[in-house]
Formats: sequence, C-alpha cells, structure tokens
Amino acid sequence: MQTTGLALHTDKYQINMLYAHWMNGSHLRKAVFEAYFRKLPFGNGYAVFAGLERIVNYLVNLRFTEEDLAYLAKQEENYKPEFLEMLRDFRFGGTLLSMKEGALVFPNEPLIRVEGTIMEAQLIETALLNFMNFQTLIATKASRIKQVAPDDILLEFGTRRAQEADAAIWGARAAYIAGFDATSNMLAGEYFGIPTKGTHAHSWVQGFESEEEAFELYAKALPDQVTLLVDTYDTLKSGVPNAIKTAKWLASQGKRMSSIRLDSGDLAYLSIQARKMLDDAGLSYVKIVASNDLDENTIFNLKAQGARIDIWGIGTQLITAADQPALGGVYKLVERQKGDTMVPTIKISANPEKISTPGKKEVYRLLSRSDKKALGDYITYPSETIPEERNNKLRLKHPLNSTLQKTVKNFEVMRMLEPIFEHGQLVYELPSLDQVRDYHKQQLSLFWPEYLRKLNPEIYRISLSEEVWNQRQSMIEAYLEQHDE
Ligand SMILES: Nc1ncnc2c1ncn2[C@@H]1O[C@H](COP(=O)(O)OP(=O)(O)OP(=O)(O)O)[C@@H](O)[C@H]1O
Ligand SMILES: O=P(O)(O)OC[C@H]1O[C@H](OP(=O)(O)OP(=O)(O)O)[C@H](O)[C@@H]1O
Ligand SMILES: O=C(O)c1cccnc1
Repeated sequence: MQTTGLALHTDKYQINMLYAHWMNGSHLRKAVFEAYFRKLPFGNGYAVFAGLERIVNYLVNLRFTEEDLAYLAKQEENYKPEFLEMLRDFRFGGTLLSMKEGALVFPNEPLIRVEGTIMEAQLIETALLNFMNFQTLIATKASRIKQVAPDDILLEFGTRRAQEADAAIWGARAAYIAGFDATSNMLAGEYFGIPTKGTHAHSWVQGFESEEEAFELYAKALPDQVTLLVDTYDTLKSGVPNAIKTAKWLASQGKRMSSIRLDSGDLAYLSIQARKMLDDAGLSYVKIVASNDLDENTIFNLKAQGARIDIWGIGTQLITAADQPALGGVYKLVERQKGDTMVPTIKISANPEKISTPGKKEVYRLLSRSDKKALGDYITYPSETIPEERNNKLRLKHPLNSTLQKTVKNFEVMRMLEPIFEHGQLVYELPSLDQVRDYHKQQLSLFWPEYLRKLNPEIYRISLSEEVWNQRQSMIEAYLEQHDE
C-alpha cells in the first residue's frame, strides 16, 4: 500500500492549471473547495463516509520526489525549471475539515472542505476524490448488506476480484467500518487490525484421493479452526456426511468443528438440509457458511426462503460494487481570493442539479431533543448562528425548490465537519478502526428505519439556511441578467 510518492497521483490538468497560475502569479491566492456527491448509490437512503485516513496519510506525505520532478521536466508542456524548483519545496499547508469516517452522509452536503492556496487545494482534487469516492462507495454497499443480515457474521472475501491491490485492502477496511466482521485479506488484517478468517478452497479437496481424507487431514492440521467446504463433489451425499465424520472425530479429541461452507447450488435448500443433518448428528454447534456471488438481494431472498445460514462470505459483488461501480463525488471551488477578501464562486449549469452552492459552508445535523433522532441536515455559512435554546425553531429550505419548506422545533445540533488540518498542521487524532465502527453504529442509531431501508427509503432532508439559499439565488440571477440578450 503506497503512502508516499503520490504527488503525481493526480490528473495532468491539475499540474497544467498550477503551472498556468504560477505563470500568472496567482498560484498563492487563497481558494476554498468542497467535495460532495449529488446522487446516492444503489438507490440507498444514505452513504457511509470513508476514505479520511487514506487522505490524511496522503496529505502528510505529500511532496514531489526527484523522480517526479525529472518526469515533469520531460513533459511536452515544457514547464519552466523555476516551476519545478518551486514544486521541490511544496508541502500541504492548507486547512481541511471533513466528515468523520463512518458518518451517514447525504447528497449535496459538503463532506470535505479544503482551504488553502490555489496551488495546494487544486493539486489534491484527484487523489482526494479517488480515495473518498471508492471507500465511501464500498462502505455504503457493505452497509446495505449489513442491513439485511444484522445478526449474522459477515466475511469480506473480495480480494481476488477487486480492482487491484489498493482497492482490495481499503475496500476490506471500508466493509469493516460498515459492520463486516472479518476479511480474508491478510494484509488488510496486518495493516488495520481487522480480524481475518479463512476456510479452504476446492483445490484442497481435489488434491487428495478422497474428500474424506482431505477433511481428515485438514482437521488434524488445524484442529482449532475447522471449516470444511462441502460442495466439491456432492454436497448432501458426500460433503456433509464426510464433514459430520470429521466433526465427530474432532469431538473425540475434545475439539469443536467450527463450520461447513456451501459454495454452489440452491443455498436455501442445501442449508436447510445440511442443518438438519448436522443437528441429527448432535452437531448443532457447527455453523453454516455460504458463499457464491452473494449480495444484499440474494441474502435477503435466501433469508425469505428460510435458509439456515449463519455466516456469509461476500466477495465480488461487494468489492467491485457491481451494481454501481462508481460514486460520482465532485470537488468544486466555492470561494476565491479577490484582493484582500474572499468572494463566493458558483458554477452555473443548464441542469439545475449541477449548479453549485457558493461560499464555504458548515453542516449541522439537527436532532430532536425528545427522541434524539435526526430531523434533517442544515447547511449554513460559518458566520451564522443556529438557535440552540430550548423550544428553538428553524425554517428549512429545500436546496433546489424554495416552495418546499419545513419548520423544525426543539432540536439539538451536531456539527458534522471536523477540523483535520489547520494551516498544514494535523490537528486530528485518527481514531482506531474500532472507534470508527462504533461511531458508525452511533450514527445509524440517529436515524429512523424508514431512512435506512434498502428499497425505496424515505428521503432524508438536506436544507440550506436562508442566507445560503439567498446567496445562491442572487448569484444565479446575476448570471442570468448578465447573459440576457
Ligand atoms: N435459493 C436461492 N435463491 C436465490 N438465489 C440463490 C439461491 N441459491 C443460490 N443462489 C444464488 O444464485 C446464484 C447461482 O449462481 P450459479 O448458477 O453460478 O451457481 P452454481 O451453479 O450453483 O455454482 P457454481 O458457482 O459452481 O457455478 C448465486 O449468486 C447464488 O448465490
Ligand atoms: O463469489 P464471491 O462473492 O466473489 O466470493 C468469493 C468466491 O471466491 C471463491 O471461489 P472462486 O470464485 O474463486 O471460484 P468458484 O467460483 O469456482 O467457486 C469462493 O469459493 C467464493 O465463491
Ligand atoms: O476463506 C474462504 O473461504 C475464501 C476466501 C476468499 C475467497 N473465497 C473464499
């Protein structure tokens, strides 16, 4: 897993813009960018924010190596040597605020805010989105799977199908944040302390004269962790009976076999039959693991069919987010320096959903004082104050449609954007992975189940303060007036 030497993990257009700013003398002007996404993945009602640890590692180590500079010197753009000299001393000196990993997050709210020179804020766009988009996507997919099997054990098995090594490792971590229990990836276990689990493959069984012999040898070698894959030949006629023999032998040695694994066929039918066979043999403690292209929909269906599966091994569909393989997070300039002051900027688009919201912003989660449940997220300018007294009241405005309004009363506020870097100094202590998991659980507990269900969830409201809404509207109108023929 690469943590250094990532300065060129960026799009060429960023370097070209930095160069043009440098030529123009504007590279040290201040700028504020915000990262957000516009649409939730998988038709889910929320996303699970992840990627911050990777972003922090990247920013702490961000510098151009001699090899990077030599490579830049060879580009057809003919960057001047003085520019490359300036890059040699480059460090991230900006201020960054972010949602915490494990937070439930929603469309069109800032997830990360970066304030710094144009140079530093622009350079990092590509890597920051790369990390945030992938990890948030996988954490969200994992959270959907967790929603359908909240009390079962979930194992992440995706490495062989992941889009290369980093995706496997950070994907395993993202899945763990959202409630998976273990990963098969040993490197992810070593780096992050994620519990690791492993059974065996068909090749173990194929490698011996008989299935019975293979099971016996495996149990002898690893008597404390025996899970036998029972579908190499015939699950019910040979796999399960042979596993029962092995389990009984283990019991005679004072050991308990952990589980059997089903990896093909009708998993509902086979698990029900296998459960019965194990119970009849007095092996009710032996659990059933299932794998084979599973996702939240197959698991939900299998449960509806009464499948007796205790542990789910989930690979391809999770690690590649197969039903939606990208999260469309974007990074937009919201303020720029003009003379001695910062002014808001807007991006206009014919598509109203793509018009950005100007000015640097805060995100507050409003929680009902009576039941502590989330009422909506509220986006303000940092200078605004929110009424915090008892019986307080606030008018919420839909970001795109001013006629959609709602009044909320008697709420508490949770400030969502956490300071991570201040003028280049890391001011945030990265939590342990288990703290991130706990935070995610707390976040889930703030939401009514209507927002969390996997099919057609209730839409959670994100609202702009009156001030933000008016600023956005006046900039759109100013633009339209200017361009009115
Ligand atoms: N009872 C069931 N209801 C719904 N889906 C199921 C059920 N049992 C298995 N599945 C799913 O159906 C798909 C079956 O895939 P496929 O036909 O490729 O598997 P197979 O033929 O059983 O095994 P193999 O992987 O060896 O080809 C898998 O995604 C599996 O998880
Ligand atoms: O199905 P996934 O969710 O990706 O889970 C991981 C899969 O990887 C292994 O087999 P592999 O796919 O390598 O071979 P197989 O299809 O022949 O079982 C394992 O037996 C699972 O089926
Ligand atoms: O341990 C397992 O059973 C396993 C691990 C990765 C992929 N498939 C299965």
